[in-house]
Amino acid sequence: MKIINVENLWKVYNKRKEALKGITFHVDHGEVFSLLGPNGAGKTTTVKILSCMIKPSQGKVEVLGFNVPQECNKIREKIGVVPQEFQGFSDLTAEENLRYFVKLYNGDESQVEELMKTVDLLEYRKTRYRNLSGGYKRRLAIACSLAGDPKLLFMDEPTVGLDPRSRRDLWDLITEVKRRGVTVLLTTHYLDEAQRLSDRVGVIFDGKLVRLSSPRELMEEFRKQTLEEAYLALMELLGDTS
Ligand SMILES: Nc1ncnc2c1ncn2[C@@H]1O[C@H](COP(=O)(O)OP(=O)(O)OP(=O)(O)O)[C@@H](O)[C@H]1O
Repeated sequence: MKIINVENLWKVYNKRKEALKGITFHVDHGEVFSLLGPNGAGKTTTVKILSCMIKPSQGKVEVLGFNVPQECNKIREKIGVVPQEFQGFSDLTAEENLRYFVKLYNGDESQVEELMKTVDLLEYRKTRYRNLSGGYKRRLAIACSLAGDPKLLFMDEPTVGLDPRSRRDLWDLITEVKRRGVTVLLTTHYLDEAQRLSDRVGVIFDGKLVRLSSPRELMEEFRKQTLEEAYLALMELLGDTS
């Protein structure tokens, strides 16, 4: 089943800036799908449209079988978003922050405990948000995004600024989320992360989707051992020197 279906999507900001120039792709149920591409390529714009934060200029966009933007109310109930700039309430504890989100989605109290367990935060449940480490703040953001049992999770550069150990712990957590049947759409600049986690990747360059394949296929195309090397070879082919 297609969880996301995008056909010929355009986004023009302020009637001038063409951020997306007709992209087409879909994401299947249960996939981890990563959007890759250099700064300014159009990844965040795509995610913002799919998560109903901004409207498409042209093209067909369906999320969980509903139309964007006409049926965004239904979509918002069923998706979770982990923004890069997640801000918890600094004086509330980890648990209190999570309870706030669970209540927002009319979930029952048992979900608080269960989600704390899922993201391995039980030990820090009584710690105030402002005293949590970066890695644990990110875990809390993921727990909050899972309130309401979303079918689809958007994660914008989930491991930025984290130390190597915390990054790997978050990879395990993302794998666990996938195991529970949640479809995940990631944006990331970390190619090792994309290689490890993604079933498929879409590479956006200058508002166009230039590759859509599994990490393995992209590595084979450029005869490289890692996705990072394959990606860099692709950028070179496209004339990107940044
Ligand atoms: N609100 C806006 N108004 C005008 N132009 C915008 C707006 N938001 C984004 N853009 C432009 O659209 C293009 C795509 O931006 P977008 O943020 O989607 O890229 P990105 O691939 O997510 O980049 P990054 O990796 O740096 O986050 C860029 O040229 C950006 O400057």
